[in-house]
Amino acid sequence: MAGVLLWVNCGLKENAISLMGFGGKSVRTQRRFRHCSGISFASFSSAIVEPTRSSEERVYEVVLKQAALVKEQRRDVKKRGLNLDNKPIESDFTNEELLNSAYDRCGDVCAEYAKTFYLGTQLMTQERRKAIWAIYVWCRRTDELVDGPNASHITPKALDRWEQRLTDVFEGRPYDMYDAALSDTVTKYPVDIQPFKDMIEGMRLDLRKSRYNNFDELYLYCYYVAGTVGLMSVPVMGISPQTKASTESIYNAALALGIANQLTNILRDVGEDARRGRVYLPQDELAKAGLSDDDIFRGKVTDKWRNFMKGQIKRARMFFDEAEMGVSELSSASRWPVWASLLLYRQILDSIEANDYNNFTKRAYVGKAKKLLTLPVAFGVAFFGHKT
Ligand SMILES: CC(C)=CCC/C(C)=C/CC/C(C)=C/CC/C(C)=C/[C@@H]1[C@@H](COP(=O)(O)OP(=O)(O)O)[C@]1(C)CC/C=C(\C)CC/C=C(\C)CCC=C(C)C
Ligand SMILES: [Mn+2]
Repeated sequence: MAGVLLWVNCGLKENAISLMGFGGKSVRTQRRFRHCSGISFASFSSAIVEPTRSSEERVYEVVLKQAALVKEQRRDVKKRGLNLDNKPIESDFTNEELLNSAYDRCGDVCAEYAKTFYLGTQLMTQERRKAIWAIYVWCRRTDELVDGPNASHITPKALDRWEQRLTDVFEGRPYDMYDAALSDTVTKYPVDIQPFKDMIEGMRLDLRKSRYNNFDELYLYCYYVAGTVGLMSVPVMGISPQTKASTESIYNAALALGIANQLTNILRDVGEDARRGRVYLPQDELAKAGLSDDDIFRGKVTDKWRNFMKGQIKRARMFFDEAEMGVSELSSASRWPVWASLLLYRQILDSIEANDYNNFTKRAYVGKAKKLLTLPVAFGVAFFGHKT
């Protein structure tokens, strides 16, 4: 299976340009930015002092754009009287059988790589489930480019070609079966290309950067590689018709879940990443705690390290809390897998604590029994609104 995933068509045009989508316009939003240290000011000339937007503000612009797209589609659905759960919008793809087997193959990959998640998707409507699988496979393949066994051969040019291929997929020109499933998905649901492009940008960042000066830089990285997954998933998972929450706040929760997951991933993998010469933890916060890269390479659990880790875990939990508020606003059938993934990932933080913060040589994980127990708990929260 991995062999299939790792196949990347590198024979494409090489002129793809990375467009970040963060325009120069300054957008005023109602939102307070709680996780970063605040707005800094950069001086472009001695006469003009302009505010520099934080990563959180820049990412929020993408959130607003995605929310606007889904709102547009909901209005459209109302006008045309379509019910996405029962009758998906017809796509141009004609060969139904081929398409079904493309989706089945995406399901196989999902089942192989993420068993619990695959199980969680079983409660979703068939249409939504297939679409989530297609998105999952694209994300997994993208991640494999920089994280898989062939990662050392991946160059920025290869990522440019992957991005060109993405554009082709969105324009209805798939290269293989997995692409065909995604191509179909993006015609049926209001999924925008921007988060996909941004995930590729995250992979570019991973190729050229191995240190993060502060949380603002780390936040942007987390958005690229994981917050984007939240933004891609919401249009497919659907928003509850009964919701009173704003579309923006739901997208914001989805973004928060991606960020929380990635921060947790980083905290779990400190030792493993250090052995690859990577330190994702914010350098300024390390210094403030009296720590440096050398302490991480040495891998000794000290009180300084424990205190530092407590702060990092606290922040990751804040993002999980922010995400929780949005999950109940999703369409009912999508809530279970999202609750399951949230509760499972959050327990990794508990496990780091249980390991006495030794994330240098001990891998924090959620055991089978706890995993199994989490599924009915997630079910309870999803359908009865409380942890059973
Ligand atoms: C229901 C559900 C969880 C849907 C998401 C399905 C989906 C499309 C997942 C793609 C995940 C993926 C392969 C991302 C590529 C980049 C990556 C690997 C990110 C890391 C994931 C963890 O994977 P793993 O532990 O295997 O990491 P390693 O490669 O081993 O290092 C991430 C940490 C990111 C995962 C991010 C999410 C699953 C985002 C979840 C957010 C939502 C589903 C939105 C929910 C909506 C609301 C309103 C809260
Ligand atoms: Mn990875």
